[in-house]
Amino acid sequence: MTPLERLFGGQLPKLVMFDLDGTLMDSVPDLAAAVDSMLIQLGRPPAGMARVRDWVGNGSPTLVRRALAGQLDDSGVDRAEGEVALGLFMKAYAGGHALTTVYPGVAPLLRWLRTRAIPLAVITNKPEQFVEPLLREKELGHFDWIVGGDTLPNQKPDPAGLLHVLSQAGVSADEALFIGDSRNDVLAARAAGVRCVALTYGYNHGRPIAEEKPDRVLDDLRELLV
Ligand SMILES: O=C(O)COP(=O)(O)O
Ligand SMILES: [Mg+2]
Repeated sequence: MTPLERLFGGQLPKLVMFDLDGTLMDSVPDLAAAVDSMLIQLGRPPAGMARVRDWVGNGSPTLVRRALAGQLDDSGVDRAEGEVALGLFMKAYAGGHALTTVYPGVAPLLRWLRTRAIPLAVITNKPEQFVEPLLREKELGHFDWIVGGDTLPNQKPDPAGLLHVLSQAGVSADEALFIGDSRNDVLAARAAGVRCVALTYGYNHGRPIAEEKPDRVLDDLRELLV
């Protein structure tokens, strides 16, 4: 029996939902390039990858506001300035994703799940317009449902995206798995009543993901299979 089946009392889950940034793909190099392009256009110094890595996870509007603030707390940022900056960021990020890479372990797990006809979803705080093109470009294959950060009124840590996919799939919460890398993923899964597996390699505002107490912490998605 695989660790994945062990997590479900010997059964396979009936639905597996994935976070995107920091879970399926290391997207920080392109996100940081777009953030820095925005900052430079506004006459500010670039932030660099290490800082952007700690700011990812609450969607692009928040990422941009954090970059303007130069810190995680974006409460002091002017609303209008945030919107101008978001426009610059979105344009720069739409320019390409050549630096984004798929983590090892992702393709083998997806193949294994698809072989068993388990429905798959992506639930990300990334703007929806970027998600499908990115999944296609990185050859991650078909996902049955995609929810972006602006698809529904509320994004993670709100469980709305997970509950939406559960209802579309006709699957109950205890038959589904959510796989993510940040506190927002663990909170959303918990609020939806869904088991949560979290990856150590992703982005969690600079804190170890184990502190958020997901059901399992993994260094590589292949650990679900062996
Ligand atoms: O765009 C973000 O802030 C991160 O998105 P994620 O939900 O895929 O980690
Ligand atoms: Mg993430």
